[in-house]
Amino acid sequence: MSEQSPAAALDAATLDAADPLRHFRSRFFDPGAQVVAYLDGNSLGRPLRDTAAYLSEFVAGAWGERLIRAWDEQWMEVPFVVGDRLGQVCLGAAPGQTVIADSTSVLIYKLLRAAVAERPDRVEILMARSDFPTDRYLAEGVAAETGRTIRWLEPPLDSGVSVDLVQEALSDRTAVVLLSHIAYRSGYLADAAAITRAAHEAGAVVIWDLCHSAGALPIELDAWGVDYAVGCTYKYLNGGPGSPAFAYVAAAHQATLRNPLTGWMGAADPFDMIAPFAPATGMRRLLTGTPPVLAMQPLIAMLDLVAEAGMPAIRAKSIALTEFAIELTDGLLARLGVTLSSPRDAAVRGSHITIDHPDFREITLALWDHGIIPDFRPPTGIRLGLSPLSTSFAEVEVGITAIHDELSRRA
Ligand SMILES: Cc1ncc(COP(=O)(O)O)c(C=O)c1O
Ligand SMILES: Nc1c(O)cccc1C(=O)C[C@H](N)C(=O)O
Repeated sequence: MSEQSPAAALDAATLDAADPLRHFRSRFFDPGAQVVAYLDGNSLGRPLRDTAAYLSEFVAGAWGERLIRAWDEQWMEVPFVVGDRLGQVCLGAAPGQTVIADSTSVLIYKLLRAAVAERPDRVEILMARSDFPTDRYLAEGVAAETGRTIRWLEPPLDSGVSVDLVQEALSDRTAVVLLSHIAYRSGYLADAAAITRAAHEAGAVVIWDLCHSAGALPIELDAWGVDYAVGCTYKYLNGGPGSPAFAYVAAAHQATLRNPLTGWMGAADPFDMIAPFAPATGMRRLLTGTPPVLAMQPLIAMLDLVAEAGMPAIRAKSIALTEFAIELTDGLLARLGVTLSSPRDAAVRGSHITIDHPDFREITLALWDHGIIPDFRPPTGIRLGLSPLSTSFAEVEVGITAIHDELSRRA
């Protein structure tokens, strides 16, 4: 560190040495000197070291040798087999309720249309102004298509959607509540169980966006009574750029689920090809076109790693990493005008923090030039995404020290 600080009491080397998950870091691809500190695992997770071999086995084996026969032999089931595994390892979802498909954006559209259709007499979709843009844009589109309106919650920048905020806005007009479990900017962790309960008491259907929580902390969709959920697999699940998303539909909703994008892969018998469209039973009816089986392969290997580490240990490391980042921010950056825009209470915080300063747009570019990689989120935020299985405490220290040095140089 370039300067002594109160945070120096927590030494990165000591924390790394005591980290029970430290050996998992060697299971990830080593980018060499190109990357000094990777602090953006919540935008794009790192590849596993074995991913290249795994993909080449797939090319030589199932694809290369079995060719079209592999669809019948195994691929038709892959979205559901991998979905069930994800449900078991990360989501607290019993089998038969999770599928891997499409992108998060497309699945939000499908589930929002399906959920709105369940409440034909209700006119409002409840969501937060601070939600990720794709969620907002899609909800605005669905509202326009279906004659609904959006009721916007306005949580503070450094926080998120509390149970009270939701409860005040719920009414007999609310059709659907669509919220992020962890807010993409502040990292606020919503109380999904309590909000789901409150929404149900008001007669509304709930959809959770789990993009920033899947693989970062334990989730209990069945126990929380969630109706629908979606999320991506390229962040803490390290599925790779553009890896397909997942959707959860509670068993109770499946028989009546109406997929607005009816394609042949969601039909009862895709290879009938003559009968008019009739939806498949179960999660298959959420499919539209050919499942992206190739793009699911890295996720399969990562789920084994997550299962080996265990979600409780992953959450414990995540909390330790964000605590450390906040201590360093307080010790090194606060006096340079940096503010914390994330919760201080670990119980309501996910696996990233956002810090703000007017110079952060330019500083992020300078950091990237030096192999220190957080991301920038407007208007003035640097977001530090700390991926428990691949991020070290040393990386956090190097990153925050570099921000300190850049700010000091400019002061
Ligand atoms: C909360 C949230 N929802 C949705 C998305 C986007 O989903 P996709 O671009 O994979 O459709 C992201 C990140 O990109 C996100 O952070
Ligand atoms: N999906 C992304 C992409 O295709 C390019 C760059 C970043 C992303 C992200 O995932 C952004 C991320 N969801 C966020 O929370 O800001």
